[in-house]
This record gives sequence, structure tokens and C-alpha cells, in this order.
Amino acid sequence: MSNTIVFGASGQLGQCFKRISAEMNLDIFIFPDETEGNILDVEGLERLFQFHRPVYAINCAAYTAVDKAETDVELATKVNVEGAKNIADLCSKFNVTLIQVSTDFVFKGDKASPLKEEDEASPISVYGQTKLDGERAVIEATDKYFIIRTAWLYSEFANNFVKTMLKLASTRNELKVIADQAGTPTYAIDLAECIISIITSGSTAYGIYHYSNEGIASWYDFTKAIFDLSDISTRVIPIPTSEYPTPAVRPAYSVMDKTKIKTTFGLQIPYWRESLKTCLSKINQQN
Ligand SMILES: NC(=O)C1=CN([C@@H]2O[C@H](COP(=O)(O)OP(=O)(O)OC[C@H]3O[C@@H](n4cnc5c(N)ncnc54)[C@H](OP(=O)(O)O)[C@@H]3O)[C@@H](O)[C@H]2O)C=CC1
Ligand SMILES: Cc1cn([C@H]2C[C@H](O)[C@@H](COP(=O)(O)OP(=O)(O)O[C@H]3O[C@@H](C)C(=O)[C@@H](O)[C@H]3O)O2)c(=O)[nH]c1=O
Repeated sequence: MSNTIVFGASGQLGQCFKRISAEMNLDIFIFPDETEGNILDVEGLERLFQFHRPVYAINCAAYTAVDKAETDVELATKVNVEGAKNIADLCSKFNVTLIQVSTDFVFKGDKASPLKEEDEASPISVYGQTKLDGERAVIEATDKYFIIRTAWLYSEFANNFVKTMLKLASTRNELKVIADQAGTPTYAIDLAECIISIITSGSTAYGIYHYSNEGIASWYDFTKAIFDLSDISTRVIPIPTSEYPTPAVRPAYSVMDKTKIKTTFGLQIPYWRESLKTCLSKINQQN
């Protein structure tokens, strides 16, 4: 395999690459910390590219606070658009293949069947818009890119919905959770493994791809599964979005069609509930 530099290495997905790299004894990954690998520092980035001469770059660095982005537009735009462009420009200059991670939130959420890569992206939040603009900046700057749109990431690392719900359950007898937003929870370790498969394949089938775990769930279904699998008795009450107002509007439906990534790379994708079990057992081991 080839030298691969991972930006955003201390975030959730970045830590998944670190875990896999350690477990599989892969010494191909370079994990700059946030100072050394600040995606807004073009000169620092160029020094990294010059020094390591990577063959692949994976951009996991992002502004991911969906609600906060609504009022923190400048920083969200800087990180998700300018940062993505900086990396893509250097990938073009140094002939590096870029793997840019993007999101289901680029979609409006009004389709009633799984979203394909060519479906119109029309974000309804600042975060979604900045991620779409980041995709466009990548496509403009370089030819050798894989943009992987994923959704509802969780893992044993960093902050995510599973950890939030487990924490809330420790102090609440009941929780109200939205039941009319549908998507697919995705174990970030599965996504990291998918990206490693793409790198290992050496494929040049550049373009946009959708990846999530298999299946469909609402945030309510997801929470019920987290609690059922953890033997937690906190009651989960299904509510409509209108009863849980948030600064950012989220897509009502963002289930993704994964046919393209499965057929191009010969992947078998785990069903979301199976991966959730794996993640919960990792979280239990940590506690
Ligand atoms: N989390 C999710 O549910 C989903 C995420 N995605 C996408 O997947 C990718 C990975 O997400 P995830 O790992 O969960 O997100 P995290 O927020 O856990 O990780 C992002 C990391 O990027 C870092 N970062 C922010 N600004 C910079 C910068 N200027 N230079 C370098 N690093 C920076 C953050 O640091 P700090 O925390 O200090 O700001 C953080 O460590 C992102 O592109 C995200 O948009 C897509 C769909 C779902
Ligand atoms: C905590 C909580 C959340 N919710 C709802 C609010 C929201 O619609 C949904 C998810 O809440 P969160 O704010 O944790 O998740 P959110 O940050 O919206 O998750 C998104 O993050 C970005 C980065 C992505 O790219 C997306 O794919 C998606 O994973 O659950 C409840 O209904 N009840 C609750 O108690």
C-alpha cells in the first residue's frame, strides 16, 4: 500500500484510521496533529506534502457542529470549503489522490427513495452547504479524487449520537427522539475500512460515491436499538421534528443508494444494527 496522509486525525474518523493502522500493523499512514496538519495553513501543508511525498491524502478534517454552523458561518466555510480546496490544490500539485469525506446533509431530503450520486444536491443547512461547496472546490482543483458521502457516523471515538444517548440515559428515565427523519447510522470503523479498500485496490475510478451501513432507521429507531442492545431501561418516546426545534434544519430522508461503491469496489456492507453491536461492545470494553 502507499503512503497516505490523514487530515483531521484526532477526530472520530481519524481515530478509526489510527486504530485500524495499529491493529493491522500498517505503517503507511501519516497522522499529523491539528497544528502540523492545519488545513487552513497552506505553507505548513505544503511542507508536509514535500516531506512525506504521499500517494493518497484522506481529508477527515471538518467543521461538524451542525447547529453551531448556522451562526458560525465564517469558520464553517473556512474549514469545509477553503480547507478542502487547500488540500485539493496540493494534491493536484504533488500528483496525490485525494479522498474527501462528505455528507448526506448535501441533500434536501424530499426524495422518497435512496439517494444516488447523480441526484441533485440542494442543502438546507449551513453545514450541508459548506460541505457541498467543499466537494465542488475539490472537483475544480484536482482530477484524482474520491468524494465519499457518508451519514450518521458513530464509533467508540470522539463525540457522536451513540455516546450522547448513552450519557443522557444515565440521568433520564425517558427521552424524546425524532422519528420522522430517516437515514442510516454508519459505524465509522466500517467507513475507514471501506476507504482502505479503495486505496488498496489502486482504482482510478475517480468520482463521487455514497457509503453508509445497510438498512434504514430514524433517530428514534437508532436510539431504541442502542438502549435495547445495552439493556438500558430509559423509555424512548417517538416525536415529530416539529417537537424538537433545532437551529439547523436536517433532511427528512437521507438514505443513500450504495450500488455504485459496492459494484465498483466489490464491497459487502454490514447492516447498521450488526455494526452497532460491534461498536457497543467496544464502548463496553472501554468502560
Ligand atoms: N460525524 C458525522 O455524523 C458525519 C461526518 N461526516 C463527515 O465525515 C468527516 C469526518 O467526521 P468526524 O470524524 O465524525 O468529525 P469530527 O468532528 O470528529 O472530526 C473532525 C476533525 O477535524 C478537526 N479540524 C477542524 N478544523 C481543522 C483544521 N483547520 N485543520 C485540521 N483539522 C481540523 C477537528 O478538530 P476540533 O475538534 O479541534 O475542531 C476534528 O478533530 C467530516 O468530513 C464530516 O463532515 C459525514 C457524515 C456524518
Ligand atoms: C440529543 C437528541 C437529538 N435528537 C435529534 C436531533 C437531530 O435531528 C438528530 C441527530 O442529532 P445530532 O445533533 O446528534 O446529530 P447531527 O449532528 O445532526 O448528525 C449529523 O452530523 C453531521 C456531521 C452529518 O454529516 C450528518 O450525517 C449527521 O450525522 O437527533 C432528538 O430527537 N432527541 C435528542 O435527545
